[in-house]
Amino acid sequence: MIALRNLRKSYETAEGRLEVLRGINLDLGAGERVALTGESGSGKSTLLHLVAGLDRPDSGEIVIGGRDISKLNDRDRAAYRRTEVGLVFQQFNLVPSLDVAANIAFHAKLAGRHDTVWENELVERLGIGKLLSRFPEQLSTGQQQRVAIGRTLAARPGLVLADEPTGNLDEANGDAVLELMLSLSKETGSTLLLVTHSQRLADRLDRQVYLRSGKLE
Ligand SMILES: Nc1ncnc2c1ncn2[C@@H]1O[C@H](COP(=O)(O)OP(=O)(O)OP(=O)(O)O)[C@@H](O)[C@H]1O
Repeated sequence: MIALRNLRKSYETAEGRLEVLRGINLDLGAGERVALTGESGSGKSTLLHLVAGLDRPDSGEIVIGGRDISKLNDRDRAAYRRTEVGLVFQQFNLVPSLDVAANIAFHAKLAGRHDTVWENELVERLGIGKLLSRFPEQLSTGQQQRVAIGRTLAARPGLVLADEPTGNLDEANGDAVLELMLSLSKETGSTLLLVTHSQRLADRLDRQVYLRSGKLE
């Protein structure tokens, strides 16, 4: 379903050209859940941003659903981001002016998949039913994380990209939230690529890949 082929990405920095990704190859089957690990600064977020269509590679292919999304024009890339991919990043990017209920429905509406039954179930399973009329600034970090996960899964994206989704939580809460995310994404059949520093969390997924010196091991 997803094929990354010889992806390369470098940045211009004050010290010169920094080659972060030096030929990434990866296949993800539909519904597969893969952990992406690697040292700090190894390029995990860079790779996720490319697959999310937030940035373009220098070269290589990102084939998703039969098309290379790195070659799409701006309009088609926006449509890809709106309808096919869901992001759960450390900065939760909840919409500050919308309450929790509206945040949960936001991407699902954009994707044309607003489904109140599914949204209600997510809310219940994530334990955020009492928070629906609160605004993001009135929530704890863990609560915001749950809302962010709910908002992403509400849209039933084919692909979920998660960057340290439980990085701001203590171990017990992080485990609980991750567990929920895994079972909910399984129910939606979403393919999952999850960046984590935690070997313990990585062990819970179907497969692990390790990013070192710009390549996957
Ligand atoms: N926009 C940018 N311009 C220049 N250098 C960048 C840019 N974004 C990232 N980098 C550099 O690219 C390298 C990879 O960064 P990236 O954030 O992808 O790593 P990471 O593996 O996600 O790190 P962490 O685990 O610490 O979040 C780092 O050396 C970083 O400083």
